[in-house]
Amino acid sequence: MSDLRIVIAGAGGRMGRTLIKAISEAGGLVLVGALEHSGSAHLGEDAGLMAGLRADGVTVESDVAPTLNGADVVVDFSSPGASVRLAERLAEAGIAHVIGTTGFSHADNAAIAAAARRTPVVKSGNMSLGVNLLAALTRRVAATLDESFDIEIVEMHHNKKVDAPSGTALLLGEAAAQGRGCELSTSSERGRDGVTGARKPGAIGFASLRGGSVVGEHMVIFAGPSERIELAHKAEDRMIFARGALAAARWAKGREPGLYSMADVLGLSDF
Ligand SMILES: NC(=O)C1=CN([C@@H]2O[C@H](COP(=O)(O)OP(=O)(O)OC[C@H]3O[C@@H](n4cnc5c(N)ncnc54)[C@H](OP(=O)(O)O)[C@@H]3O)[C@@H](O)[C@H]2O)C=CC1
Ligand SMILES: O=C(O)C1=N[C@H](C(=O)O)C[C@H](O)C1
Repeated sequence: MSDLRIVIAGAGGRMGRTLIKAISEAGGLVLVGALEHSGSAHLGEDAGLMAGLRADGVTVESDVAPTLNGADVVVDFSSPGASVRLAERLAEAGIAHVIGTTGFSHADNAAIAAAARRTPVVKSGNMSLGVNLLAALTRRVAATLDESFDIEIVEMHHNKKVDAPSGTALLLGEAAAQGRGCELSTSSERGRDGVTGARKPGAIGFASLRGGSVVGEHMVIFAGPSERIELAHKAEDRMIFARGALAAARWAKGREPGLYSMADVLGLSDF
């Protein structure tokens, strides 16, 4: 069988470089393109050298059309605007899209869902096995407990992260809301400050910490009368996200158009 031909979008970033390394370590995958924005300092660099490996002959480009030529899947950890534009291009070209980018607006999510009617898209705020298992557990615990247990989601990330709450925190919030049978959009409580009044019964709260080089830590707290359950995940290396994204790329090739999640890829949808 021929190798899966992968383009990385956001190639010069923390995740882009980790993905280039992960592809070089995996079997059956080949890097055929590396995309960055037109002002990037990485343009013209060899992607392998940029990732701290040997030269691989793939040059970092900003021109999307020629880079997509012959690609099977684009694995995209860039920025919300870039991912939405790329989703539209990939829908036209019928190329599968794996989206790890976070920080999307409602309008961005709608545009990606529209693109997914024409090509397979796997989108997740967290590509790791551990976090997706945590989401499945969160849904089950939330379905078991009643509103006397307050749900709070706490996350911590490195000091370069630009969006909050993290995509993972929102994914966990959606899982909690599904389990409880409510809508996250009307239940979430974010950014408490000042005299906020007592906690609203049934709210799902979010708190974001930023500092140092923390890769990503998430905790879902179910705080009840006189007892508390805490479910947590700590990412120690970005390689867990990269390996998950590459598993999604293998899974996506040849699928029917649709918007898929990592739960679909990992077979956790009915967990
Ligand atoms: N789903 C998951 O499992 C994970 C998701 N993420 C998410 O992935 C995204 C990237 O994270 P990270 O790698 O840490 O961030 P970085 O800022 O290190 O990387 C993003 C890269 O994308 C580049 N970029 C910006 N605009 C474009 C564009 N138009 N075309 C191509 N490239 C572009 C940036 O360039 P420049 O720096 O010059 O702006 C940068 O090189 C974030 O949204 C993050 O939250 C991260 C880890 C795991
Ligand atoms: O920006 C990051 O670094 C990460 N972003 C994702 C998120 O927003 O949840 C996933 C991971 O936690 C790292």
